[in-house]
Amino acid sequence: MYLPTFRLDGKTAIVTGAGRGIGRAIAVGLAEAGADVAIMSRTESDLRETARLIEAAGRKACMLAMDVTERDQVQKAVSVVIDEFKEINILVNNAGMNIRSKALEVTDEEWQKIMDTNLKSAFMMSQEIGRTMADNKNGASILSISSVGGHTALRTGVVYAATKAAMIQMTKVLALEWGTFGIRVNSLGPWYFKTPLTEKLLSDEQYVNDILAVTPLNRIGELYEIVGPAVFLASDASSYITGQTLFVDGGMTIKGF
Ligand SMILES: NC(=O)C1=CN([C@@H]2O[C@H](COP(=O)(O)OP(=O)(O)OC[C@H]3O[C@@H](n4cnc5c(N)ncnc54)[C@H](O)[C@@H]3O)[C@@H](O)[C@H]2O)C=CC1
Ligand SMILES: C[C@H](O)[C@@H]1OC(=O)[C@H](O)[C@@H]1O
Repeated sequence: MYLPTFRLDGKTAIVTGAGRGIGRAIAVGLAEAGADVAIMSRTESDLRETARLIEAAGRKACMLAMDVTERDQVQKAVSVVIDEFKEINILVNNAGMNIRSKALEVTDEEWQKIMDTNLKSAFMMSQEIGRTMADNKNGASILSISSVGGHTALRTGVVYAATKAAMIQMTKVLALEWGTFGIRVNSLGPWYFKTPLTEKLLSDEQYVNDILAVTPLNRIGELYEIVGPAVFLASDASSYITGQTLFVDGGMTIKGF
């Protein structure tokens, strides 16, 4: 048989920022592929809806309202998930935010908040869960949600771009270090998808026209279109892929003239 499995039956996953947007879509998609899913975000009411969708897919949900920028909360949350699920096979570092200031106007507080939310949280989650994955040697997969903004210059903020570029490089170094434990580390680099993070921008017709002008597929992505690549990189269908960033971008990063 040549076709590897895209299924996640018997697997367990953690998704950060799963209260809405891309995180919710990926969390539910992992459940539809067979995984039990622990979901972390700040807003309990958002998490309850994601948990409902996971359970509607026939899988277990473990909800953790917390702040992924705080090490003690990350450690506590990971311990709760391991008590509940016994082991963790998949980690999706999705939580992120942006403050779209011009470089000359960025404040120290803005710098720290974006760095902590987008980059530090992903590293802390990877450290705390990587420890258990290394012990279990269970063919684990870590997936970070970067951005095309980590690869090509966007007008949406230098600090955000720096965090996403750092995520791409962190993916490579963790893949190098943790391959010996059988842990695969990859990232996804989305272009625009309509979520609460981008809703306001995508309601501006001129802005959308500017996006389409650099997007060969000439449309904004639909949330289900990020789920397939996420399940692929989480599953054994990508068992010989590590250290890579897969841009889910309608062709934006290859746009030339
Ligand atoms: N929507 C888009 O077009 C794109 C999004 N991305 C990335 O995808 C990821 C998800 O983005 P969206 O779903 O659009 O964002 P969103 O703003 O709709 O959702 C972000 C989620 O992260 C959670 N979160 C934020 N800070 C947190 C913290 N300190 N602790 C716990 N949870 C926290 C929020 O509560 C929310 O549930 C982000 O990393 C973003 O940078 C990348 C490229 C494009
Ligand atoms: C594509 C980017 O990751 C996305 O675009 C935005 O405006 C958001 O703030 C992100 O930077």
